Amino acid sequence: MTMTLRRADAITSVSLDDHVAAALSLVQQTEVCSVPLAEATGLVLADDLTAPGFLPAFDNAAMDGYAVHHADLAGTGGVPVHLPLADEIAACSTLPPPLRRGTAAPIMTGAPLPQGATAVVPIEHTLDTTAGVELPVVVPAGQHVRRRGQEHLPGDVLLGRGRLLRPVDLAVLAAAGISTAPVHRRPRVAVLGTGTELVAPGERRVDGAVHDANTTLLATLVRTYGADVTTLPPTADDRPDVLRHLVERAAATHDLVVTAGGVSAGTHEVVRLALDRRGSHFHPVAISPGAPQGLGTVAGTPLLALPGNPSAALVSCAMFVRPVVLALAGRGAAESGWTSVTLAQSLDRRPDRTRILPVLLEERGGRTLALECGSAHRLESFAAGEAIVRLEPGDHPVRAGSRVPALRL
Ligand SMILES: Nc1nc2c(c(=O)[nH]1)N[C@H]1C(S)=C(S)[C@@H](COP(=O)(O)OP(=O)(O)OC[C@H]3O[C@@H](n4cnc5c(N)ncnc54)[C@H](O)[C@@H]3O)O[C@H]1N2
Ligand code: MOO
Repeated sequence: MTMTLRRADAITSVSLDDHVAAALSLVQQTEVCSVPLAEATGLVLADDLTAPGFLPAFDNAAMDGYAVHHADLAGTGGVPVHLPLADEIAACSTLPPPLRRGTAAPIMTGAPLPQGATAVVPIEHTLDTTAGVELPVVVPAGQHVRRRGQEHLPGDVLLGRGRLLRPVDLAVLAAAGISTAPVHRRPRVAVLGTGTELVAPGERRVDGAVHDANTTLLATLVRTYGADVTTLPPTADDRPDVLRHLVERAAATHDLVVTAGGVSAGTHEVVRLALDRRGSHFHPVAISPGAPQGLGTVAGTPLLALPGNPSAALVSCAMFVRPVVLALAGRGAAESGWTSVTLAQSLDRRPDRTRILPVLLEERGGRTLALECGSAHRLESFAAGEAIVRLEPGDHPVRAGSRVPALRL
């Protein structure tokens, strides 16, 4: 008996989450290196960093004014006190002489508090007199004094391993006297478009040709994930040999190679022809848009082969390239960037695949509402929106008011 099988029946698609897991299984975090603070924003700390000393390193004035012993101002029956002046203390790198009881030392913000002083009186609460300075009657001990070690003590953990370094974190390290940070090296990603029809933006387009949107799209998007990106010139559809050579060369010097186009079911699928069953495999993933995908390694370097339709390339980049780049950089799953939003309208699902849709976000009544903003097969819909939402496979629409995962683009 002869059995006919429609080709589509022979190809089982992989779930979105399984494809992400397979991609992540190829990843090893980049090695640890020490970088100057100025270059560490957006990198992940590879070790706990502890304070080498006290901060502040010495007691100092929190206000411009007068350093006093608080007890010298008390017990005058409500009459303001007049004290003679001691030498002025400015912020400098030497310690001032001790304060003699019964005197007030003019002091500047940040200057070391002289030994024997217990408080600082702000200048605007004082009056100059011929004999010195008139001071208020009651000043609590410790007023406007920043105590040694009140921010941190030697050995305190300043920042924990795994932290994504932000400018404020780097300032914390600088304030503690630390000049470099041990981080996972910024991942290096090579991006390569494909298609004989492609011409560069700015170049004259002849009939049948298409301006290359994916190289710009993928390079700029992947940079926002914190990677250094190299773009390679698009490869023609009839040159799998050239593509293989380019990908192998890129794999030797990058942590990830991303291609776009040439993965579906035609006869000129250059990426597929060059790489299928040479460390990579190609299959549909249960996602729309972005179903045709390839995945594997080239000389040990992970490769993600995305579909060529620009909206499918965009969705694939957000769903697959992004987690891989974050994992390479040592960033934990907790920082996935996905949040939950409320649907402002009912949205149809697909029974067999996850739908990814561009949406507008609107803050209303303490909730973030998601509003559909056009077809997911048009790049411009994503430009009109601010985020994508993920609708799991199902037979019935997801109702208005339901919460769904969203990722800002
Ligand atoms: N028989 C089937 N055909 C197709 C299937 C399928 O399952 N069976 N899947 C469709 C889906 S879904 C997509 S997405 C595309 C993906 O195809 P490829 O990855 O092979 O991409 P290409 O054929 O190279 O290009 C598709 C489309 O995108 C344009 N393109 C490609 N690169 C760029 C670029 N850099 N800038 C702008 N536009 C680009 C290209 O000109 C084509 O129009 O396959 C479907 N077909
Ligand atoms: O992935 Mo493709 O769904 O046609 O754009």
